[in-house]
Amino acid sequence: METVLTIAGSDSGGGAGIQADLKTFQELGVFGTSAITALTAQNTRGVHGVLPAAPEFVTQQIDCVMADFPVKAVKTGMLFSAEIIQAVADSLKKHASFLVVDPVMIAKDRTSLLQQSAVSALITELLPLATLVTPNIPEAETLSGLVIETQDDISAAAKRILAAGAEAVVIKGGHLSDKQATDYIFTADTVFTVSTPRIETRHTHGTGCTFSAACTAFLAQGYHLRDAIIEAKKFIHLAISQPINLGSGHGPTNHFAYHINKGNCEVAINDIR
Ligand SMILES: Nc1ncnc2c1ncn2[C@@H]1O[C@H](COP(=O)(O)OP(=O)(O)OP(=O)(O)O)[C@@H](O)[C@H]1O
Ligand SMILES: Cc1ncc(CO)c(N)n1
Repeated sequence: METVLTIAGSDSGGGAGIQADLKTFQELGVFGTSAITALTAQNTRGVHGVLPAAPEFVTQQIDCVMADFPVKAVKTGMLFSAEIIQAVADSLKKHASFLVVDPVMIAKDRTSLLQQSAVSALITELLPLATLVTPNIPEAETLSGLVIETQDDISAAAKRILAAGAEAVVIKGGHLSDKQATDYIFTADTVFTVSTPRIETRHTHGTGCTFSAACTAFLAQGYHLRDAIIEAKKFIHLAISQPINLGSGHGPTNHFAYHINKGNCEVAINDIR
């Protein structure tokens, strides 16, 4: 069994963060380990408190896991501060594993999960180490410094993110209002999109965490990047389409759905380059 590591914040509500990552890893048959960057007091209605960990303690967690497990792939989520990002980058530089960076910035209730002063550290310290970066539209705007309104803007933003050193970027279309939920994937020499029908639902808490955790699990199991992204898209589509009816706010997705449906889900793929 392959080992993966998530470096992220804890969501007491269980739908996002470390909890979403570990549930996704378990469902996809990889052994999940974790380094917790911050505790959040959180439910489906919002984030009520944030308690960051000391950067040295984040380092200690990562180094302990790395010293004892052959970690194939690492995922980062909520990193909160420039100091924690620096600690994570310093530890990860010592290890050759796939790295999926989910550049978590704000929660659905708009609580900040990344300090404004940490954005440049994310770009200069972590993106150069990334196999894949998975921003939503507002995160892609912050990382690229561009306003995104058109498909050309998405391409221009992706170019800037790749120029920062990431091998590949998925700009997720969850925040757009098309009939399809379309994600745009860019590498140095390819561009393609993956789409599934957009579902009208309030159950979208932790969609980004779950999608990037699924990408991480598939990469660890030897899937090529393209196939890892397509399978992760199936995982998140099924998780959103068959929600567990819990919480009165943005409810959690269903991490069991992919397994129960044996990954049965149509993803439309459009090769652009
Ligand atoms: N209503 C929806 N129906 C179908 N797919 C969706 C829907 N909303 C999001 N998705 C898909 O879920 C994945 C995550 O995208 P999204 O843009 O929601 O991430 P996010 O904003 O980072 O999530 P979060 O910050 O809440 O964890 C993408 O593949 C996106 O296309
Ligand atoms: C801990 C944590 N990480 C990420 C997100 C974004 O979904 C969240 N709401 N909480």
